[in-house]
Amino acid sequence: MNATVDGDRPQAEQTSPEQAAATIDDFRGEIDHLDAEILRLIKRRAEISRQIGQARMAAGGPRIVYNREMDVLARYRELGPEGRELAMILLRLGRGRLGH
Ligand SMILES: O=C(O)C(=O)C[C@]1(C(=O)O)C=C[C@@H](O)C=C1
Repeated sequence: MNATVDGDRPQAEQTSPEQAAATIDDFRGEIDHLDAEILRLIKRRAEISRQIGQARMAAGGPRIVYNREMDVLARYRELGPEGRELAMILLRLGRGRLGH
């Protein structure tokens, strides 16, 4: 049972190329769905962020609210350094520097 040629590593479950291809196809379908959803949410976030900015500036307020931005950065901290980059990009998208 689980014997290997060199005897010190358990053998991985054998999967046929067809089974592997089907599994990968399923996962890719889920990734495609998730990417579409993430894109939709990112666009919606940017739109809301722009609307807040416009409303605030129309009332004579600042374009940037640093404590709110710190909250957003903190929210993504659980993803590590990339989380910070992601949060910064989301904030930039709301300012209209990226995208359209
Ligand atoms: O929460 C706000 O007041 C916003 O304007 C939104 C938002 C954001 O995209 O999260 C954008 C700009 C501000 O500097 C802070 C946060």
